[in-house]
Amino acid sequence: MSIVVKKWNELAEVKAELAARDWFFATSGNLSIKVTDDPLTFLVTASGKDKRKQTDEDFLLVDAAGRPAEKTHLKPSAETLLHVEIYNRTNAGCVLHVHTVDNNLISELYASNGEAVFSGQEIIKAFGIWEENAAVRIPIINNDADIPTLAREFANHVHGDAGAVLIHNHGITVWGRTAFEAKKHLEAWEFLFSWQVKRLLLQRAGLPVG
Ligand SMILES: CSC[C@@H](O)[C@@H](O)C(=O)COP(=O)(O)O
Ligand SMILES: [Zn+2]
Repeated sequence: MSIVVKKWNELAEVKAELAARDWFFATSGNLSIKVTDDPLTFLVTASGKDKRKQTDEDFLLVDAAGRPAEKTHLKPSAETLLHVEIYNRTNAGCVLHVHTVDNNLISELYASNGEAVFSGQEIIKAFGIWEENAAVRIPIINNDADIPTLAREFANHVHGDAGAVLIHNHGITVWGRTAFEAKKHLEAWEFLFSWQVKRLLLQRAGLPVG
C-alpha cells in the first residue's frame, strides 16, 4: 500500500469518527494529515463538501504552500493556510478543525480575555499533564475574514507539535504529532467546553456546582 493510500485511510477513519459525533455542521470543518516531510506534502479535505459523506474525492494532496501537488479539479479547504502554518512550524502529523456550538460559545464567553482556561478536571490528563489541579489554556483569536491575515494571527499561537487555537465564533483547530493525538486532544477540548457551558448554566440556575 502506498504512503498516500495509507494516510488517506487514516484520515478517512478520523473523519468518520468526527462525523459520528456530528461535528461537521453545514459543510463546516476541515482535516489534514502529513504524507511526506521532504518535500512537505499533506492530504487536506476538499473545500465545501459535506464531511459526513465518504467519497473518493474527500481529500487532495497539497504542497508546503497549500497548493495542489497533483492535477485535480478539487479545491483545497478554504482554511488550508492554517494547516500550512502548522506543518511548516512544527512536527505535527495531523490537523483537525471543527465548528461546534460549545466551542463557539466558549470563544464568545472568553473572547475579551484572549484565552479560555480550564482546571480541576481529570480529562486534562489527555493532554499528557499529570499534576493535580493543572490548568490548560487555549488562545482565542479574531475570526478575520481574510484567510492570509487569519493565518498570520493564528501562526503566533503555533508553538509545539501539539496545540490548539479557538477562532472567535468560528471553531477550534487542533494539531498533534499523530492523528490519534490530534483526535484525543480535540475530544478533550470539546469535553472541557461542554462541561464549562453546562456548569455556567447550572450556576446561573442556582445549583451547587463549582
Ligand atoms: C460553512 S463553514 C465555513 C467555512 O468557511 C469554513 O470555516 C470551514 O470550516 C469549511 O470550509 P472548507 O473550505 O470546506 O474547508
Ligand atoms: Zn471553519
